[in-house]
Amino acid sequence: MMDVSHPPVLSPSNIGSFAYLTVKDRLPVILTRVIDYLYRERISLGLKYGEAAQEGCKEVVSRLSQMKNEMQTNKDFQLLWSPQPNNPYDDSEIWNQQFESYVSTYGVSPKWFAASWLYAECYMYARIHEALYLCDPLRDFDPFEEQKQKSLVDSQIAVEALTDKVSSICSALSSHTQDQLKQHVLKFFEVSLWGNKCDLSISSGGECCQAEDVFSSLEKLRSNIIVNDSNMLWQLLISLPEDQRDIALVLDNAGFELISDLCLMTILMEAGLTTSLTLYPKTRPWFVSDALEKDLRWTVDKLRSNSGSGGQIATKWSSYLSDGRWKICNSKFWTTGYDYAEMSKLSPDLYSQLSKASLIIFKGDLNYRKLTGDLEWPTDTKFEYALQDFRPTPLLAVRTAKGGPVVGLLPGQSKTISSVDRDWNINGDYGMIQLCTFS
Ligand SMILES: O=P(O)(O)OC[C@H]1O[C@](O)(CO)[C@@H](O)[C@@H]1O
Ligand SMILES: [Mn+2]
Repeated sequence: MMDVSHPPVLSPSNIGSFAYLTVKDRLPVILTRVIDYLYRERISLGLKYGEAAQEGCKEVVSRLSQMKNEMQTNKDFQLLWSPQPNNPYDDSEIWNQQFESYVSTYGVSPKWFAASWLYAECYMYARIHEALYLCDPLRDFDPFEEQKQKSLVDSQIAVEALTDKVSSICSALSSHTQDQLKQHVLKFFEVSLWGNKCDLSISSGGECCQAEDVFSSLEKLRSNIIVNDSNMLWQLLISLPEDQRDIALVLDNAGFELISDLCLMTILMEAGLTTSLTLYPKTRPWFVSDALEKDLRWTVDKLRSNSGSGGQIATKWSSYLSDGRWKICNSKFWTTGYDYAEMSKLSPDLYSQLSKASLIIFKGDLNYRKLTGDLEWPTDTKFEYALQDFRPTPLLAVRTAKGGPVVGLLPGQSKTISSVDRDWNINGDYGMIQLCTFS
């Protein structure tokens, strides 16, 4: 274990902090939306999943209302129902173990406003899933699916602009100089970065889409990239040996962000900078907009049915998936309440699988929180230091800052940014393309 002294963890016990406001205001709104949605749709869900689902909706509503009350009155967390025999991604044991270890460390049960922010927020999604899972006909129901699908449909113009661009770059690849290729690739990393600006949990499940062509704003947005390791990233990509160009992509949100990620990966594949890709989605409905395997497959199919560049590119994605150059790998570790410094202990198989990649790309704010332990690091802490015991292989974080820690800034940089924008670390307007090679 590295010798790392730890700052405190971000916590909702800190009244007025973003963590506090999330648990006090944002999470109850997300829960209320799920409750209202299930109650409103109970008849149509009954028609779709059978009569028992209609009654089931009422049970789920009652469980979720109970949880909302527990949250708002700062009650103890509960153990999760365990084991869940038909759930291949049953992680209730890990959740209950985290509960027990909290009790043995602090001598009391975790509570909504006393546990860490990361633990509390992740726990809410585990409980939403459990509430559905306990109702047989609704066990695989995703209450956020409609929103995720709508956010993609509403982003159609931006998606078309993106796929047109990918298609024109790919068809001219052989005529590009290395410098031109570099410019294209790095721009697509930026598109994937800004694709993360919008997620459905920051808007408490309200509407969120990418309405405009993001490509035309890249230049203007570049000064908002507060850590930009793009040049180092390019050096790393071009120096990979030909038989070791395997990328692991830890996905974040469905919708425009997912399309931007897959477009980036398409350029890397077509340019030969990547030869194989493993995609890691979530295994339960998560932080409203996070992509599950079925969202990923739906996205590919949906785009494939488009005429024009979108259809062509999604057809490429299907063939990558069917010939095995792209793999989808599910792991239950992503939806536990643990940060990534715990991965080698709690999920050694996942850790060793990730360690074999040439580069792991972590998308989004929550992944960044889990990479850095969600601790109150001073902003000029070295990224490698904040990763603590998580050192699998070179890794890249691509995230807009939406409340989690920010590390790797220059001394004084955060002060300068704050003087321009007080909310810079929560509003998603500032981004990071941050590499750690552990060298
Ligand atoms: O989809 P992302 O980028 O991981 O963001 C998830 C959101 O949830 C949070 O982690 C907490 O609500 C925010 O920090 C962030 O806005
Ligand atoms: Mn997300």
